[in-house]
Amino acid sequence: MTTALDHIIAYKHDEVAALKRAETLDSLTRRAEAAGPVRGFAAAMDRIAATGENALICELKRKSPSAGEILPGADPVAIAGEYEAGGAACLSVLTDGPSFGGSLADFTAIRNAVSLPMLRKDFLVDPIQVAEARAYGADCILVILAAVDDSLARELSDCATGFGMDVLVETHDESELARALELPSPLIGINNRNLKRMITDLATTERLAPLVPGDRHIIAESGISTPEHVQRLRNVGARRFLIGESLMKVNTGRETAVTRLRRARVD
Ligand SMILES: O=C(O)c1ccccc1NCC(=O)[C@H](O)[C@H](O)COP(=O)(O)O
Repeated sequence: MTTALDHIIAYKHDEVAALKRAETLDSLTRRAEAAGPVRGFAAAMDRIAATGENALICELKRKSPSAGEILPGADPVAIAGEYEAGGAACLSVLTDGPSFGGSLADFTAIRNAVSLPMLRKDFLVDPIQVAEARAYGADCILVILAAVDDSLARELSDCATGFGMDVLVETHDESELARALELPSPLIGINNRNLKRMITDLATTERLAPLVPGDRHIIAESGISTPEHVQRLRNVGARRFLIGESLMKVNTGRETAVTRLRRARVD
């Protein structure tokens, strides 16, 4: 069975081939090294988590394979401003075009408008995409273990940390979690979205969270929309949350919605 992820990874290799025809790794590395200082993605979450509140990575995505069009005609810069005003720790900006409607142009426009640290959310299959991410000012990249083998995961991770970026390592099950713990990043994403069945289930984080050692940080990802969801995941130790679709779909009061999720707590 071909999943949405399989489809995305297939065209990412085509995108990388096109990028390599247009740019060399050396030239992108020079641009990456000349980009401004990183904004400190993990550190921004640590500061909020230390207060007892929830560190939110609020996501900008126009559409997705599971949801289709999320907010037609969305103004991602205005939404990013609302996320920042509501107290988000960081932003995640989809830069994949075909499946998520994103772009590096969106990324740049948002980066110029807000001061939050930013994750370039894309499907990375080659270090040249990491250099490209930093050249556009990214502070963090995503390494999706369902999409790469251990050797490529290590290469992407080393390349990112070499540029001073943080690395969010994304897992979906026990075997990916075991692989994630072989990498140095403290940021362990647990994605509640089952990419085969295209459903989200917070029980994924509940099942995997106890397996994450105390020196790593759980980032609960996908399917989170209410303070009750956040409270449920706090019960298994999560203090960092990646939230996209539900916040994109808020019609009025997005800033307040972010603040409510940031403050949700049971303990
Ligand atoms: O969202 C999808 O349909 C999707 C399909 C294939 C690969 C990845 C996909 N989503 C990426 C994400 O992990 C989410 O954008 C992120 O965790 C936020 O999730 P949500 O709050 O449910 O929008």
